[in-house]
Amino acid sequence: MAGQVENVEQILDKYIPPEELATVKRLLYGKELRKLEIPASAQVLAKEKDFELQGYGFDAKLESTRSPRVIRVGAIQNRIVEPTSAPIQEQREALHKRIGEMTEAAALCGVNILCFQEAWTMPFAFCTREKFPWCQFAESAEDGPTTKLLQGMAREHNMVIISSILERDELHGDVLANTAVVISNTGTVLGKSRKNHIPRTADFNESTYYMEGDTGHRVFQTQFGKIGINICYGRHHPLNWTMYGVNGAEIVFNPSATVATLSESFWPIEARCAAIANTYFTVAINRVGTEYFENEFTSGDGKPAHKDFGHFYGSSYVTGPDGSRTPALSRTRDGLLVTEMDLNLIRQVNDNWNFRMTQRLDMYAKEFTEAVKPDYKPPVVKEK
Ligand SMILES: NC(=O)NCCC(=O)O
Repeated sequence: MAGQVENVEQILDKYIPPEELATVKRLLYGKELRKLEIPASAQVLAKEKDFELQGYGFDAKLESTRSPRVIRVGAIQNRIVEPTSAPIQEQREALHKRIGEMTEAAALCGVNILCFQEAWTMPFAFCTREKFPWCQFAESAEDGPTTKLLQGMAREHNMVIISSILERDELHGDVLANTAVVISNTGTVLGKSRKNHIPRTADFNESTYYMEGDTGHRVFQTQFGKIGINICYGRHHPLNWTMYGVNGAEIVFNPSATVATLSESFWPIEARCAAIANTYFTVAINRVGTEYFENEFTSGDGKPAHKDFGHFYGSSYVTGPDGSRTPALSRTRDGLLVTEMDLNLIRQVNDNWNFRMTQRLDMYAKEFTEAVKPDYKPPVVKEK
């Protein structure tokens, strides 16, 4: 069964002969990353609260004219705590508690920017297409209970927090959106970024609940670097990644919720390719576990009615602008991945590869302007 494989790296470690392992890993994952020393207090907490804790470092060369810009980023993946039949408040509060514990560990590890998985305050109930009770999980991005809770944590730990929630925008027609709220380390809400691309595939019936986002490709200038948030399905759209780079993002987070049968072979490729193509760091985070719902649902794909979404496979990982990546977190367990990164690596890779200089945005802009016109004729050259 797919859910029984913990992660690919463990299998490599087990079966590749030791004398070939380093080369195999270099070919698959790029330059070997430094293992981060995790404080004993964080390790104890992770063991006690039963979550995986891993840490890696991306180093850059020492420059003569700039100081190193070393920061720590945390990525948290988790399963839901209560069954989906529990009262909404109880489900949310249990998740608040769980994330509180894991955030504590992130703080002990000196994390400066922390990101959770997509719609972390709830089960990924959009498969059901039921409006009730799930819409009740929606809350204000500016002053909902989750944002208020995280503002306190952000201040306490001097940490920027990226919180992906189901938003209810009371000021604008009470509509729902799939939104990442960025909370500054001062505790203020820096802003929000909505999901640009909404899936219409498999059981991802999200378009029943909310529309494509209207916030474009905002980049948030934080004390620890410039960040963008490309929510889940947006990772399949290379231009979506590109625009965060064009706007100056140094780290792009990809909070996700996706299942093994649909996307697992894409997962290690997409965020990693984006880091290479756009010369920035990417942080891909996926939830874990299997979530069951009371009523059966179908999605018009010929599959018999069912009550679960399938296995959310975790496997969160981070990639550097040079294409080197961390091993993945577990496919089945809650986990916190801590990465130390010197942001100076971005310019160093950019100077070396010149992808920004050679990307020909002007040519694409002209061609896209033509391609979206109703009378556009693609320049296909045929033999006469
Ligand atoms: N949450 C979400 O957008 N999932 C869609 C499936 C995928 O992109 O793998």
